[in-house]
Amino acid sequence: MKRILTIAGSDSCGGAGIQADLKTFSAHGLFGMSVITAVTAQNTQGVFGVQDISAELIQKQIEAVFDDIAVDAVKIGMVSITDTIKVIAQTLERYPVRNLVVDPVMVSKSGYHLLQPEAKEALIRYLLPMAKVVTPNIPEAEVITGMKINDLEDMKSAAVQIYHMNPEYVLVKGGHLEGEAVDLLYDGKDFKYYHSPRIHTQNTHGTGCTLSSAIASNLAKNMSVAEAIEGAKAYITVAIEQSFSIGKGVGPTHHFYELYKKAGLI
Ligand SMILES: Nc1ncnc2c1ncn2[C@@H]1O[C@H](COP(=O)(O)OP(=O)(O)O)[C@@H](O)[C@H]1O
Ligand SMILES: Cc1ncc(COP(=O)(O)OP(=O)(O)O)c(N)n1
Repeated sequence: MKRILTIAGSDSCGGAGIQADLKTFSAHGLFGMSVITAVTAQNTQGVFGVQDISAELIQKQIEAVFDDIAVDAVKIGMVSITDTIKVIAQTLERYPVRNLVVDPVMVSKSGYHLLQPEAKEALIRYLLPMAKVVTPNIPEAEVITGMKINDLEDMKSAAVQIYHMNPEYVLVKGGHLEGEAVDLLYDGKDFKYYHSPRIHTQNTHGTGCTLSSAIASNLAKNMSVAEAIEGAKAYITVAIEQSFSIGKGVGPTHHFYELYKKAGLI
């Protein structure tokens, strides 16, 4: 069985972060592992507190996994502060990571800063050059590039700028624009578009975490980057279509819908 690691923050309500990542890995038939960078107190209405894990313990978690287990892909999510970013980069450098997806998580949909603004430079300097695929949403691409993004042409310019920060591929996600949900992939030469109809629901908590984990899952299965994103886009579209309300705010996507349906459970 393929093994996949998420390095990310914990979301107590289970819709985003480590919890969404592990559900996505399971739904793809992979063995999921986790290195926790921060613990958030979070629900469908907001984020109410964050405790960062020490750099020493993050390093030990990464070493514990890699010293024992062959890892087929890694996804990095919430990294919170500069020390966390540095220790992840320094520690991963000692291990061969073939398939690294970096989701540059910055601000939650509820407006909480999951990346301290002063840590942006470290994320750009240390993590982007290690990434096979980096997956900014529109607000993240705006912060990384310093430009305003209003349409697909702006997404293209942002993708080119981010590509020059040295990841292998850039996927700018279009979930925050209006109309069709269009994501744009750039490999330094060509642009490729991934379209889906916009689903009208408020339950989109954890969509970015889920998409990046699905991409990493497909890379672990030896798919090409273009195929991995195509599969992940199909996965997130069904997961959003089948999303549901569990609290008073923004509910989670549904990770096991296809599996439950096949098993006749729903
Ligand atoms: N309402 C929606 N309908 C269909 N797809 C969506 C919708 N919102 C987001 N997506 C898709 O979900 C994925 C995550 O995108 P996005 O919401 O932009 O990221 P994030 O969760 O990081 O803000 C992308 O593939 C995007 O196109
Ligand atoms: C612990 C944790 N990590 C990441 C996020 C952000 O997840 P995302 O998929 O971008 O979803 P929203 O916060 O935008 O709903 C998070 N909330 N918590």
